[in-house]
Formats: sequence, C-alpha cells, structure tokens
Amino acid sequence: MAHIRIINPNTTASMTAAIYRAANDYAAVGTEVSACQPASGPVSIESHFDEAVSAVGVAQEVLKGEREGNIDAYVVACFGDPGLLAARELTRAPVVGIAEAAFHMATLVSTRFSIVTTLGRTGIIAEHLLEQYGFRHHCRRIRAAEIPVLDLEHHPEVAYRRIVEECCRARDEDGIGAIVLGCGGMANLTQEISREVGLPVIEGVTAGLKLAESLVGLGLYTSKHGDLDYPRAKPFTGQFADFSNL
Ligand SMILES: O=C(O)C[C@H]1NC(=O)NC1=O
Repeated sequence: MAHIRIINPNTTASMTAAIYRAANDYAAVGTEVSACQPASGPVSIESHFDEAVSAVGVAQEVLKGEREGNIDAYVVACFGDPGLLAARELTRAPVVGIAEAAFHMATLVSTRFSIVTTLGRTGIIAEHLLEQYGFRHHCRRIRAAEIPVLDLEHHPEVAYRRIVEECCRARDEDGIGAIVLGCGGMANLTQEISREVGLPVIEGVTAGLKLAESLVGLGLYTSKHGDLDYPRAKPFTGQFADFSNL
C-alpha cells in the first residue's frame, strides 16, 4: 500500500480535484492517492513570479504531509516543478515534479519530443528545466496553445481545440515521436489527444504518479547524503516563523 500525495501548487481547488481524478484513474491497486493545494498563493501559475510564490506553498504542503506521517511520496503537479528541490530537502519520501516525470517518460517512447504548454511566456521555464534535467537535446520545440491556465476549466472546448491544433503542428513540423503536455490542468486530456493526434502524448500528473509508485515500490527514498539533506535548523521570522528549527 502506498499513499501518494499530489500537490497542486496553484490555489484553484477545482483544478486540484481534476488533477486528483486523473491521477486516481491510473493508480495501481493498493495505491492511495490524495491531493491538496496551498491555502494561499496564485490561482494559476503563469510566470516566474507565480512560480516563486507557489514554491513556498509547495514547501508548506510537504511539511503538512510530514506532520501527517503517512505519505510515501509526493507529486508536485505544476509544469514548472516549483520548489521541487526544496521539497526534497524536507522529506525522505520521493518527490516527483510533473515536468521531470513527463520528460523521462517521453524519452522512453521516442527519441525526440515537443512540449505543448499554455502561454508562450512560460516556455522559458520549461526550457530551463530541460537544461537542468539534461533533456535539452531530446526536446525539439516548446510550443504554446496560447491559453491562460484557467481557460482549461472556463473554456474547455476552445482550449482543447487549440491544444490539439498545436499538437498536430508539432507532429507535422517538428520531427518528433511524442508530445509532452505542459500543464497539470491538461491531465485528463492525454488519451483523447493521443487518439486524435496519433502520437504518444505524455502529461506529468499521471507520469508522476506512476514514477512515484515505482520509486516507493523499489524502496527508494530522497537521499539525505549531500545537498538534499534536511535544511540546517535555524529561526525563521515573520510569516515563516513556523519554518523555525525544522
Ligand atoms: O506552466 C504552466 O503553464 C502550467 C502550470 N501552471 C499551473 O497553474 N499549473 C501548471 O501546470
């Protein structure tokens, strides 16, 4: 039995629920999935600033999970993987970011992939992650459907069509074998888009869940030898006082 906690770093509860449903549909027998989002922060994450603010919320949700004591792994369900390394410092449980998970999965089924994300301005965040994780040469292009994140909920039909159109352009122009969807809010679209576009389509919530299950099943844990060791205990002031002496 593994309990996997999925953290939606934005504060839109309906997106958290959609992310939970998508993950739970793929959970193995014996896996318990739970989902949460920070009490405060951006309703959607579409910029460096949004990422920075949401990273604090991710850390707070991991600390809550550690206090609960029964979480075997965490998934950070925003394509920018906000606060991923900081989250790993706070727990021995594996912590999987959905961008990193999707990149790994995509390279297991194709030599080259393109990313289709929401707004073009967030493409640089994915570009930085490709570099950081060592997947830069696997990714042919970072494309955007040019839809705000919450349009996935507010205008799902328009959003779906724009995503599929951009996926088709990627398939026809980029010399790729697979597509990575660049938003946690796209988690429930994978199969439908894959059927319509005719390529493997990978998104990070479900990829992250299955990788987290594998890490737990292998008995792997976040190393506490080196840079992912727990933070040195120290006082924190002001709004972060509850981070004191972790
Ligand atoms: O980076 C993006 O465009 C998508 C990212 N933003 C968000 O609120 N959830 C996400 O996965």
